[in-house]
Amino acid sequence: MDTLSRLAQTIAQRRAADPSHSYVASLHAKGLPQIARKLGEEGVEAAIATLSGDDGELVGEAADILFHLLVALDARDIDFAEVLAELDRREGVSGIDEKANRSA
Ligand SMILES: N=c1c2ncn([C@@H]3O[C@H](COP(=O)(O)OP(=O)(O)OP(=O)(O)O)[C@@H](O)[C@H]3O)c2ncn1[C@@H]1O[C@H](COP(=O)(O)O)[C@@H](O)[C@H]1O
Repeated sequence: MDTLSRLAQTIAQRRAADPSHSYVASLHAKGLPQIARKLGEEGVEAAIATLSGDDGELVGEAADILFHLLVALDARDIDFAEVLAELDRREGVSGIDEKANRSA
């Protein structure tokens, strides 16, 4: 199993843990709006690091956003495998064709 799929499993398991011992559980205890807020924050930080950060900073921000995205998917009961399947589906479709399909 790849790293992200393993992390998604860990996140699902930690959801019910004690919030004082688990960051994932502490996010859940604060609720979906806080999970969405953290995801947005990490997205902005990753965008800033893309423009002005060094390589190490962008790597760290990329890890943060992937982690918080997995927490958000789990909070909405969306299996990470569904996202991978969507990416697989898009793999054979040209980006331009895909864009035209979406706006049709
Ligand atoms: N990959 C991560 C991971 N990446 C980032 N973070 C946490 O995400 C937070 C990042 O938020 P910020 O940088 O904004 O820091 P902060 O100010 O402390 O955060 P807030 O108080 O604002 O929420 C930090 O507290 C990091 O520790 C993570 N916490 C956990 N994991 C993984 O999730 C697993 C389960 O974690 P627990 O739920 O803690 O057991 C762990 O084994 C890890 O593999």
